[in-house]
Amino acid sequence: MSSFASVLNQIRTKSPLVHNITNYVVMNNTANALLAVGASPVMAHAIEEVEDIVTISSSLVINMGTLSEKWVESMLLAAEQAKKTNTPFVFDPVGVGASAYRTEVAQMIMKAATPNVIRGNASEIMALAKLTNSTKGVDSTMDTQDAIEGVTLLAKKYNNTVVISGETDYIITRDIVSKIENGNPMMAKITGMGCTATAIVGACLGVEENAHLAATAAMAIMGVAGDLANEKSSGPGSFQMNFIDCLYEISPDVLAAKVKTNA
Ligand SMILES: Nc1ncnc2c1ncn2[C@@H]1O[C@H](COP(=O)(O)OP(=O)(O)OP(=O)(O)O)[C@@H](O)[C@H]1O
Ligand SMILES: Cc1ncsc1CCO
Ligand SMILES: [Mg+2]
Repeated sequence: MSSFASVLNQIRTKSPLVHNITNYVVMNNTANALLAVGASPVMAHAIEEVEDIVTISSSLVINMGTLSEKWVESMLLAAEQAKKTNTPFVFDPVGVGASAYRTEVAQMIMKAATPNVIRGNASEIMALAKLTNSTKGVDSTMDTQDAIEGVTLLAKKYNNTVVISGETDYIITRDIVSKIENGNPMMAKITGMGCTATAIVGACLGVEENAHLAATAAMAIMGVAGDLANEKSSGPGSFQMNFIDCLYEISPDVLAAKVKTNA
């Protein structure tokens, strides 16, 4: 079995508990996507319980889409607990660079615990790499290719894996640059596909210790499910529904056969 297929197979057999502290916009979609792919989602952000939930989870997802002071406290506590319990942690720096607050919070979170994986669009990842201030809102305004050089430095600085999503997804660890070329523009017409990608990275990290492989498998699952959903859909509404069905239906063999990658 190919390595991506094996990661998907393990999600289905182990059903990892994925702890999400995510935004109000995507909470429901993200939980449904995780269930569809075979993982077990839990959305928990109360300061009173985040440490307990991290402790029983296979992975932690922190997404800073809709920040507020209390949630930031919970995010920091959760990240610190993940470090203590060695729980793999993926960070989605939504809109970082768009406001001073987002930039400050992203830095605080990454200081509390180094994320095993950071996933964002090119503008966000570039903002994080402090190479640009071009992030506007939460959508990508920069060509992905421009970001790769700075991102290699970012991944080396944190000694982790950084994913730039877009038309081509780039998964970068040290000097390894893996690419996933599946997916389609419809995926950017639905809110939260990036957040879903990050949550699927969380599911993969819950069953696969190699963060580069986990992140690459996650982007492959997203891209192939996106291709299959696009064939059945006539617009963003039906795409959103079909995407969940395709995450549920995709088999490890179909994933291995349809993925377009250099990995
Ligand atoms: N033009 C495209 N072609 C192929 N795949 C795409 C395209 N645009 C986005 N995707 C896919 O959509 C998913 C989300 O990536 P995107 O870069 O749009 O995230 P994002 O900007 O963080 O989204 P959001 O903030 O709305 O959640 C990824 O799996 C990516 O591969
Ligand atoms: C639209 C939007 N605004 C804050 S979070 C979010 C979901 C996509 O990141
Ligand atoms: Mg995003």
